[in-house]
Amino acid sequence: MGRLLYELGRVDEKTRKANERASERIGKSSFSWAWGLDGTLEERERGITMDIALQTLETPHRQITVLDAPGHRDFIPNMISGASQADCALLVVDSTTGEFESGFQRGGQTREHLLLVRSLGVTQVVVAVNKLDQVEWSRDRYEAICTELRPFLVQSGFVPSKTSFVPVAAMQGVNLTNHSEQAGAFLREWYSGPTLVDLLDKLDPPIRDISAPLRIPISNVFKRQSSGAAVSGRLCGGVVQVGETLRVLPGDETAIVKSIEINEAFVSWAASGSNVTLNLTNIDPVNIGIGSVLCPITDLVPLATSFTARIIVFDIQIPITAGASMELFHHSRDVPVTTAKLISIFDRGTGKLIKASPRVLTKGASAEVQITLRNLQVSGVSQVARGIPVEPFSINKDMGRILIRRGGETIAAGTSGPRLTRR
Ligand SMILES: Nc1nc2c(ncn2[C@@H]2O[C@H](COP(=O)(O)OP(=O)(O)OP(=O)(O)O)[C@@H](O)[C@H]2O)c(=O)[nH]1
Repeated sequence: MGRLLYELGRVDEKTRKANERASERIGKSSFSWAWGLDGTLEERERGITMDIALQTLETPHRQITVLDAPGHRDFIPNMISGASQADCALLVVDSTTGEFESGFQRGGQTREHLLLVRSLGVTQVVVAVNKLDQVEWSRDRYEAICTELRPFLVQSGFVPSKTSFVPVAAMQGVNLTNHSEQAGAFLREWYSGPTLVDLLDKLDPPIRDISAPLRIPISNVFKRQSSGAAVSGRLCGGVVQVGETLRVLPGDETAIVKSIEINEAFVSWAASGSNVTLNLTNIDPVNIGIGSVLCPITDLVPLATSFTARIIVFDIQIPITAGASMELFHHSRDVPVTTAKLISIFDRGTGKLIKASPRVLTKGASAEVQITLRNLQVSGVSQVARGIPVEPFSINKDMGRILIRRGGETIAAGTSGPRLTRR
């Protein structure tokens, strides 16, 4: 991503040189491009992305917001927070011998990331097969990787016409923006297809529902020097305007939108799909949390402590049982839950009931379940779970997608059903 931003003129020469020198000083020169996005000291020292880095870039016909997500399994919750704001995925796979294989084996991150983005509503994916310089620009290796990935993409729910592949060597900038670089001579011997930017430029623009009620799930909260708070997130539905009063849910607070920023520029309004930073007044930042949702005071998002959901069970070894404890991920929020009731198993294709009240759910099952928030134990005292802002999928797709994890592994994904209840 760092090299691509540079090729597109989004990183200036001075910053590039500074990153090159500073990364060399701590013996991490191979990560100097990544420093364009990995800004924290810990990310730079460890050479990995930990949090979402937001950048923008322009191709001839598209304005793209890039949410650079961590690839390491320890930071999957941050990856989920980023992926839940995404319309399209750019999957970068390492073509080096052994590296592609370890990402693609059972439990590997290539598999998990593809399943997660698809479950969160992403339908288009560009696969960049990277580091071809490390495999002697081998066409056979490139094609073998594409051949392995294609059936998995289909299995994960991606349609072949919305999936594309491109060979690259990102460090040298080969096949990112043009065909003319010297280092790309070996690739040009067998490849004359589109560059990465050509493919990004052809992504279908998403359809935005600006007539839907405003919902802004918050992915970050900052305290400002001046009064009030700043929050960032992506609008999933509706329009927000400067001066508007918004409700913060869960909670009883309201806030006034003092200003709106998109890509560091102030605007007077923003519509569904935009990533915004809102400066809010009339509110104490302690009353806003990551995962809170902003909505109009006249059209509140419902809060639920229990709801039905339709889920697909991933490739798990230990079945899901009624009453089992797990973690629910919804936008940037994760909460402890139980699968309080296993209602039914049904056929994904036809929707026909296969089994009512099953005892367990095993890999590949499509099921309807009742999910209930667990009460938390804080210093030995049980705290009753507050409802979370979740909407039936049939009403707002972006507000109705959930992921379920257990022991650091994503075990199911799904959509919330029409029955929401609150204690
Ligand atoms: N030889 C070679 N090395 C590359 C290429 N692209 C990236 N690398 C190296 O691969 C390593 C990882 O690069 P990153 O950009 O940090 O990879 P990432 O996928 O963003 O990793 P996370 O931050 O953990 O998500 C760095 O040492 C890069 O220099 C390439 O085309 N060729």
